[in-house]
Amino acid sequence: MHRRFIQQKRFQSSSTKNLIPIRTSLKGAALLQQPVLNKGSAFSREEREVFQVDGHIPYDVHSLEKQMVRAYAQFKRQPSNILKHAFLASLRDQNQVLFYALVSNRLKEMLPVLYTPTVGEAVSQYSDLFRRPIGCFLSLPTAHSMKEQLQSHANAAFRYKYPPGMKNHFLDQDRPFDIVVVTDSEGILGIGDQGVGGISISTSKAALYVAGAGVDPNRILSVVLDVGTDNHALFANPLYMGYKHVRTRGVAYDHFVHQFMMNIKELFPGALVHFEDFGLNNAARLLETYKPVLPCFNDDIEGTGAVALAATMSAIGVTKSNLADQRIVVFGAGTAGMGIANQIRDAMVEIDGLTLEEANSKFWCIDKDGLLLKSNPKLQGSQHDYARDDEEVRDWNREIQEQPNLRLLDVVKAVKPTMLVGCSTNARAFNEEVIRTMAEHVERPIIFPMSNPTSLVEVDPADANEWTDGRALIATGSPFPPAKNPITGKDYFIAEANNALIYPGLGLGTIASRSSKMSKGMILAGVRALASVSPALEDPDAPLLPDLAGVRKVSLQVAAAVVKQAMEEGVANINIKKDDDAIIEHIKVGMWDPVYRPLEYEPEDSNGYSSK
Ligand SMILES: NC(=O)c1ccc[n+]([C@@H]2O[C@H](COP(=O)([O-])OP(=O)(O)OC[C@H]3O[C@@H](n4cnc5c(N)ncnc54)[C@H](O)[C@@H]3O)[C@@H](O)[C@H]2O)c1
Ligand SMILES: O=C(O)C[C@H](O)C(=O)O
Ligand SMILES: [Mg+2]
Repeated sequence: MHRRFIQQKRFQSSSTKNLIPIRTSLKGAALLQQPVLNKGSAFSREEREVFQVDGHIPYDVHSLEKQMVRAYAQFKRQPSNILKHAFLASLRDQNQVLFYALVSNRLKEMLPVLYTPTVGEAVSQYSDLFRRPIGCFLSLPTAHSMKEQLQSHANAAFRYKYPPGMKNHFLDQDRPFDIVVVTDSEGILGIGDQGVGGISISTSKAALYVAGAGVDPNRILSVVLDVGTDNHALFANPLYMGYKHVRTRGVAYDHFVHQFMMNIKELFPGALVHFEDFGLNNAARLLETYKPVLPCFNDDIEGTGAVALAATMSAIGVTKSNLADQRIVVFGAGTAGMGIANQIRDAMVEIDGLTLEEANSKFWCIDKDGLLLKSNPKLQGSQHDYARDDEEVRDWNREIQEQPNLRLLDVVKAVKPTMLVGCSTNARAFNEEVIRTMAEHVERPIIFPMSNPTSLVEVDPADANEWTDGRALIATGSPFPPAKNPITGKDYFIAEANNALIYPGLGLGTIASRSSKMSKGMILAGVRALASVSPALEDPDAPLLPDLAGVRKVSLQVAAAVVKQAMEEGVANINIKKDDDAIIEHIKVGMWDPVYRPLEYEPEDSNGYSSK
């Protein structure tokens, strides 16, 4: 009765989309082994009979809620975070809906296990903990069949088959995947080259597209490009599962990446390529090369820049200043550091009307060899924009000039920054003297120690809070507990400025608009949307960003802003009204929710579940 009513509907709304039945010819054990369709104990009596599940599972029928209670209890029994992570990976392999329902319902607790910081351990211990491969492993020695390998993933991907005339998805296009998350594992978090284990950063980022933005998990492909590794510990491990060869560089590397990108363009036209944790020498270069060729995005450059800009906008709301008023020291002038500088610099131009040169002059960037100076022959890429005139530092005091390089403390003393950003992987580099010196000259120091995982943070927020008498406005890359304000005794909640707060929404907006690219304007629109929901807007003692646990709500706002901007720029490829409600409804209809949909038997289905 209910089903007939649904079948009669030709248009689905966001509230009815999950009632649309899925058709399949799989039965019995084969159905239970398909993680997308498997409901385990939640198969109804009727489904058990129709699909011959009776006999394969115990008698009692359990709801998704009850299944979550059991799965959560099992999760809690795992003795360490890395084993909890492994448990979640297995659950994802068995029952996709239950996995995402559990994670989405307890995002606050699950995120640090599924994602940063535990994902760092999962990556580095990949070969030891391996059970079953998830994702796509493209290895250099088998490059000759790369296209067939990708095609084989497309063939194996689950495709919903709906009753005739029904379609619930803006993503229901001809191409098999909407998002491809790819790493070459050279710069995983702050832990460097991790070889084939990098697949776990791709699968983890993919899981956050789902749990954090409702992207359909079956339309994301997670990839590792295994070109060898320079990590000696991996070579020494007899269980290492990747290509045991020194990391391939130069022309052969470029050729392999190019082959990959061209295959994606051909096989999955219009899909968004999300670059993750590429090494310093390749990240910006590849982004620049492929931006004009297909929709692509570098999470460490653009995602990190975006979340840091949103946190900065929130902070200057508290300090009642402008972006253009800031003096910003960036410590660690690599992929993320330069991404952040570029994003804030471009916003100074766009929002405050500064010239590019004026905006560049607001930054002092420090890398391994000290402050970046124009005379430094090793400057690369964006570093040139921010390198300071050697003249400038000649006036700095004698004590400074006696040292070969200008270090962080020297720069902080001379520049009196309003804002200090860490992307250096240099744990505890923001020491007491640095922080206290900074705090002498500015009422509300803005301090973003963004290195991950937790052990690499440039300063523990509790210390930064204490050394500034609770005046610091802090955001970190990994999750931290609240810090006590030493004066008022109140808890100060630390904003987690992890790109995970924004990349899911940016990606969702890009695919929901079927956009031909992810433009600067679309990213800035997403940043503004995120900044507009900052708790610090209402209360200056509140965190600078919304809690990462609320990312799904944030993603909808970010995605809506991205879609609107894409429509304004003429890069969107959808036919809806450019009004906020229509855009939100359009996105919601396409969002995947972790709920069991009714199943219908489809006898003539050729390969069990695919409509392709
Ligand atoms: N919060 C986030 O969302 C986020 C996003 C991306 C990266 N990160 C973190 O930022 C860190 C850097 O990542 P990346 O991708 O930019 O790496 P990267 O290798 O591209 O850049 C690191 C830079 O720091 C420099 N550096 C190393 N030691 C230094 C020292 N002692 N003093 C000054 N500079 C030093 C390196 O020379 C390099 O230029 C990592 O820990 C990563 O996890 C955080
Ligand atoms: O993965 C993260 O937690 C954020 C970021 O992409 C990083 O590389 O550190
Ligand atoms: Mg990263």
